[in-house]
Amino acid sequence: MLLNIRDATMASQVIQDIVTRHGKLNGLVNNAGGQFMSPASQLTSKGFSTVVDLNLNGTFNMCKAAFDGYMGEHGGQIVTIVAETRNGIPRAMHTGAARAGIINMTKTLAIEWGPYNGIRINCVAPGLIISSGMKNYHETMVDLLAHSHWMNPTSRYGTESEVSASVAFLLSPAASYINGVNLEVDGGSSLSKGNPEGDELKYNPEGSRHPVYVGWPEGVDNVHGIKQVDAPAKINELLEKYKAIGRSSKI
Ligand SMILES: CCC/C=C/C(=O)SCCNC(=O)CCNC(=O)[C@H](O)C(C)(C)COP(=O)([O-])OP(=O)([O-])OC[C@H]1O[C@@H](n2cnc3c(N)ncnc32)[C@H](O)[C@@H]1OP(=O)([O-])[O-]
Ligand SMILES: NC(=O)C1=CN([C@@H]2O[C@H](COP(=O)(O)OP(=O)(O)OC[C@H]3O[C@@H](n4cnc5c(N)ncnc54)[C@H](OP(=O)(O)O)[C@@H]3O)[C@@H](O)[C@H]2O)C=CC1
Repeated sequence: MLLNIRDATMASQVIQDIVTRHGKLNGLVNNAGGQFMSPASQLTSKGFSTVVDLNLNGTFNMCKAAFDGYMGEHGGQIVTIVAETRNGIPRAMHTGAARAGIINMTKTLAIEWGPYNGIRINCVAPGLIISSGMKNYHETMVDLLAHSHWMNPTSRYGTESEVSASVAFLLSPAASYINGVNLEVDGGSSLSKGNPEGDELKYNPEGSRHPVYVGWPEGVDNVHGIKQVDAPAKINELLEKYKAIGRSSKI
């Protein structure tokens, strides 16, 4: 099915098609989104609107279509992928504003839609993730990302599996009393301040000590099941490095 989430009519049509084909719609994951990088001083009104339209309006279109097409009557779970925005997003103010809008929209919808047969709606906010998204970046940006990956309290980036696992949890009955939250999946980067120095306060350029999870959907018995990601080679090299931590971890 072809879907442009910016188009409300198309969003409704896709939801209707799913309900017709499967007879139900248990969950909705709003993962589509993105932006281009630009300092705010160089951002045009059209560029700002484009990114807000994709992320904020697009997410609204999908939530509303799911509500009207099935969940308003039958309930269901919604999870939206946003981005870690705690301290703004320099060079991506448009997406930061849109994602913050989604987080607040989610809180309101949790209150308004909770009573409708048990709708739950939450957000997952990834920090920097080794993902297919990184192939959208310019080579110089990829180089920078590959060199600075340790500047995080866990001294590494996250994986698609680690984000997916959070989404699966929020969709599941195990999260049945969690409604309207924004779950940050960022290794603690949103809490950190610059590049801290000194005992107990230093990032670790030599490498992470946090075993990585890249097993989805194979699960815990095969935590290194995913061979590589649809991302530039330098980014996949990081993934290999992270897998080795798990194998050699002294912790
Ligand atoms: C950041 C936190 C970490 C997050 C990581 C990830 O998300 S990883 C995932 C990463 N994955 C993704 O991000 C994937 C999703 N991204 C996308 O689909 C697209 O990049 C888009 C939605 C941002 C724009 O798509 P579109 O086809 O709708 O737009 P269009 O091409 O027709 O342009 C419309 C207007 O936008 C402006 N403008 C556009 N580009 C630039 C620029 N480089 N420079 C400056 N301005 C730019 C310009 O004003 C243009 O109008 P003009 O001047 O041409 O008349
Ligand atoms: N990777 C990271 O570090 C981070 C990612 N995120 C967010 O996570 C989500 C997944 O990103 P990621 O996998 O990394 O990157 P990708 O660029 O690989 O994924 C973005 C997806 O959005 C889809 N999409 C874009 N515009 C539309 C549209 N108008 N209608 C329908 N689908 C659309 C794309 O579809 P198509 O391929 O067909 O164009 C693509 O599948 C995004 O919302 C991203 O912003 C947030 C924080 C960090």
